[in-house]
Amino acid sequence: MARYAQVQGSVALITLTNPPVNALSAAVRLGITEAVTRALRDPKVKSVVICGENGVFCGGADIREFAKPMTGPPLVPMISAIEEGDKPVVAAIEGVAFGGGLELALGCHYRIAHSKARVGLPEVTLGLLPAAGGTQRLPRLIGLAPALELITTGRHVTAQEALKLGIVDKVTDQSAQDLAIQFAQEVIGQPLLPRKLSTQLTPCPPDVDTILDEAMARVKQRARGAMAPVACVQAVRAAVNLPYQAGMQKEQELMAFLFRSSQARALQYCFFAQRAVGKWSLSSGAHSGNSKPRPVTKAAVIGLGTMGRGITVALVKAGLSVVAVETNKKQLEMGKQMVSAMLKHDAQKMNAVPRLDLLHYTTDLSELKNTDLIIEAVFEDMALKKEVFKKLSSVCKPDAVLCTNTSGLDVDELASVTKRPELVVGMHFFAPAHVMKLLEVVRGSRSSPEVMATAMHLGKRLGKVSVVVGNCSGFVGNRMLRPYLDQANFLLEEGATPELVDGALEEFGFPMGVFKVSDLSGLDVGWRIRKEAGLTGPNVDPKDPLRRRQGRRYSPLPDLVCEQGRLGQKSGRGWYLYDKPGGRVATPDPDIHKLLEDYRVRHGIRPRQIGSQEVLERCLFALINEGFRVLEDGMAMGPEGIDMIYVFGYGWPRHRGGPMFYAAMVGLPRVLERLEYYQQVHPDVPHLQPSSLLRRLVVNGSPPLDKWRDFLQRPHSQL
Ligand SMILES: CCCCCCCCCCCCC[C@H](O)CC(=O)SCCNC(=O)CCNC(=O)[C@H](O)C(C)(C)COP(=O)(O)OP(=O)(O)OC[C@H]1O[C@@H](n2cnc3c(N)ncnc32)[C@H](O)[C@@H]1OP(=O)(O)O
Ligand SMILES: NC(=O)c1ccc[n+]([C@@H]2O[C@H](COP(=O)([O-])OP(=O)(O)OC[C@H]3O[C@@H](n4cnc5c(N)ncnc54)[C@H](O)[C@@H]3O)[C@@H](O)[C@H]2O)c1
Repeated sequence: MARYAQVQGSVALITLTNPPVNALSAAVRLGITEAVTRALRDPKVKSVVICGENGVFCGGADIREFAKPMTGPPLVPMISAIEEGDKPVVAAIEGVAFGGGLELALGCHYRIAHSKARVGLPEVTLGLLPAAGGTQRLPRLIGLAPALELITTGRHVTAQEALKLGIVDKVTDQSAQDLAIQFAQEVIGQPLLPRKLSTQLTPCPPDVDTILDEAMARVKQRARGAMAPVACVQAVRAAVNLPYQAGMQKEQELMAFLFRSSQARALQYCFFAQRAVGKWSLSSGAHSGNSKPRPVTKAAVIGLGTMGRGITVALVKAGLSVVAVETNKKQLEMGKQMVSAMLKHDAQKMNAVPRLDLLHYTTDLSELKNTDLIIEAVFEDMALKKEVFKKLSSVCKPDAVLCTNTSGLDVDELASVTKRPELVVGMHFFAPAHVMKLLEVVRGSRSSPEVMATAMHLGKRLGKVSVVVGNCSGFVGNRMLRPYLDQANFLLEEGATPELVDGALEEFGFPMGVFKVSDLSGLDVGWRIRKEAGLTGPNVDPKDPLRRRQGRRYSPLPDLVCEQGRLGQKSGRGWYLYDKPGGRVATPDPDIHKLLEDYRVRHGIRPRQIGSQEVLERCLFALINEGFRVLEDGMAMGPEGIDMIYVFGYGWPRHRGGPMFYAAMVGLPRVLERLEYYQQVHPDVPHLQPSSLLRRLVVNGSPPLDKWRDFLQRPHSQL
């Protein structure tokens, strides 16, 4: 796992050989330890170069090993042996030096990077800290403030920035390995002590305590309950206040605590789940490995509203040329101005030129003749969408892929009006579409493997985490959201306030509670949907009592709020009060409290004390229960897909792994028991009825997530 060679007479070249990212597995650590010992012992060797095979230095410790008992030589003494040796060691960094990979390089006496290389300490994103000396050596090398920033955020830096910060000594456009070998010969005989970071002091400005205290306050505020960033600050503080060995001791103690935590497990699960969802498969046997995407160079977007604009920006930023279509000149001009402004703003931030030249605007659908892929983003209205799809089917070239950004309408119904249902697929973006990382790729019953591959591949080009889902109402994300929203409304009826419910959810780690999010999105969106579904407004069945619809409990509270003209942030009033229309700071509103009190009196509801635990159990377990139903119905490939949808699309705290992972951590028997309890208390709420999959999993001893598929009663996937 590490190759040894002697080059240029006196240089030992040690190459890490563990594809694809040369992770520091037990075998690699053993290989490095043996190779370094050999080089230090061999009198013919005067200096050493460490590099990685296939243009990658090292992606860090082998994350898969964290779940297993530790074997092989530990990293810390391995790196110390390199630093303590009496021969200069040069790290030749190509590709990436991340985590333990950068820590290995920091143990070397010099670092040379290729201009395209990136370095960083992303351990915090895995719920850990750089525990092979990273928290002690990096501050000593580059100073307190920059080290704090890199370690607490996990941000990667380019070779150029690394050079500026002093992380690397040289950057080259040629082979980093060749330059390192030449450099290793040049430095023979030069004093090594100043290059041994463990012997140095951390350069500190006079206001060191303020910097550390501010960093701690900042990470606590941003972390939303995540522990690793806090531990990172504590470890870096030790690099300032303690001698190196004592600092290392502190680093190990903090790591031991994090290493065993459920947060680290959740974050490492997310790392692999994010990669797993890219490897999609369909029940037909088609999968990402055997389905070729169609080439897409020219795309079109129909409708330049909230979503269409963001989608257009995302496509242009990925280098595609885009035809943008609106109904009339006025709408078109408005859309154009917004898209141009968004692209300019973005380019300014990146110090780049906005690619406005890639755009063409029109109101004429016949101009789509040469586009490879079209994304429809018109109003959420089936009749209108069908009309658009019918036209697209006749004007676009026969092999053009037709996508819809519907939030939940039937993709098959849309496909049925075209002459190419196999080329129709859902691409469900999330607002703002150029920012949000999630894309649900909705498989219609006739969507071909090729079209799925095309949509998934396009998602990747746009930098999205794309998840294949089935064609059911609301798809996966919005379908699971309904029980969650219902429970939040029921809690208000029973005695809670919006701020109580939101407070519990924010304490759990959501960036915003459900009522704040609703205010942000606009309460009229849901109101319109409920009217169309006959849950409120003129289409309600007159036989239905006010708090019952279509055979189940219904809360008219959100409708009452809308009827008062309280549409959320845009009207300055919603579930909260804002300082002005469009204001963003939510304050609790006595009028809403009064509305809730009057409502309870009118309906004879005696309010009760509701605690955070009940809020979390009712909102989250109802959502999770629907997740089990999604799996049972074959609408998602597995729990990983559901979890990535919630982490990347709905603000589920990543350190809790997503709803299905969270359920497993809480314990499936506990989730089942609480659902059963709430179902007894609220028999008129069908979504509290525990799913049969959940029951089956519990009966079978609550197997781990990756075994859940084995317990599906109907193993036929809808995908
Ligand atoms: C009980 C008490 C014990 C107490 C103490 C225990 C102490 C333990 C001591 C440990 C010392 C700590 C050392 C160190 O500080 C810790 C670390 O280094 S953690 C790892 C840090 N590194 C990362 O986070 C990098 C992760 N990887 C990436 O960012 C990217 O993969 C990449 C390297 C930039 C490459 O990106 P891409 O080219 O896009 O490729 P993919 O991402 O698709 O990856 C390809 C393939 O490789 C797998 N993989 C990537 N990195 C790792 C890794 N570090 N370990 C294992 N596997 C890795 C990835 O999953 C893909 O495989 P697939 O999932 O598709 O099968
Ligand atoms: N807003 C969201 O958060 C969100 C999120 C995901 C998906 N969606 C879905 O995206 C779609 C668009 O939603 P939105 O919020 O952007 O709507 P929007 O009302 O902001 O914009 C719709 C745009 O479509 C244009 N349009 C209507 N008919 C057209 C036609 N025949 N040809 C060309 N343009 C036409 C309108 O002029 C308008 O500019 C809907 O299906 C919606 O459900 C919305």
